[in-house]
Amino acid sequence: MTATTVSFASVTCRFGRRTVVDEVDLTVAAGEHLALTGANGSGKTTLLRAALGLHPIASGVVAVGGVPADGPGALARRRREVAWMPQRLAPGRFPLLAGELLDSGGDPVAARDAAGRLDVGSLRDRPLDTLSGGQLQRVFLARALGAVAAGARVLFADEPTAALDFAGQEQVAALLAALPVTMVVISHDRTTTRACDRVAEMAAGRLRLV
Ligand SMILES: Nc1ncnc2c1ncn2[C@@H]1O[C@H](COP(=O)(O)OP(=O)(O)OP(=O)(O)O)[C@@H](O)[C@H]1O
Repeated sequence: MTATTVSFASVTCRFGRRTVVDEVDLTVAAGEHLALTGANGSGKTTLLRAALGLHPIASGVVAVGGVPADGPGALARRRREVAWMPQRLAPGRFPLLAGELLDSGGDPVAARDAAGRLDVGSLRDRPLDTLSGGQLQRVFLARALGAVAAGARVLFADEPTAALDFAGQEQVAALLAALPVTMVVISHDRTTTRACDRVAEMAAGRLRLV
């Protein structure tokens, strides 16, 4: 597995007529770990969701390895190439068991192994909506690690430590820091941001490097 670049060129996203991501330009080098910080509601999640085809891009382009995702086949490839650790369950989602989610992420054996290391291996038969916030984050992370084991060269993680206890924050920050992928991690947690190579901050849809 070799890491790859991710570039955002003049990316703008809207909810209705409201612009929530405003002409964002950003290049993340191959293997770089970038922390994305900024106020609540400043557009961080929308930016990453747009890169995965989960939110429409009004204008601009996101390229992975120099390749834009312009069509359904390219988007499917993008989702194999970029592991995604969301912040929470999508509302109204079909009620999955933790084990079903783990098995859906790429390499199920690696995901199960990661779930064991993250202390959620015994929760496979539990519906996801019965897990605590921290248990759910650990399951999402284990699934993302399964995707990395299956060949994803990029990881986007949305506040991966927000619901974790202190020991969990350190464990997950160390685990993320050791991953040989290109990473964008949305985080307000200093243990996680300090372990990154670079920090970028969003404010009202705009991005600046800090
Ligand atoms: N489904 C939605 N419908 C309408 N507006 C939305 C929706 N989801 C998000 N927004 C709005 O879009 C803007 C950007 O939200 P986004 O979730 O990208 O911010 P964020 O920086 O990730 O915030 P946080 O740090 O609180 O997670 C916010 O003003 C938010 O209220």
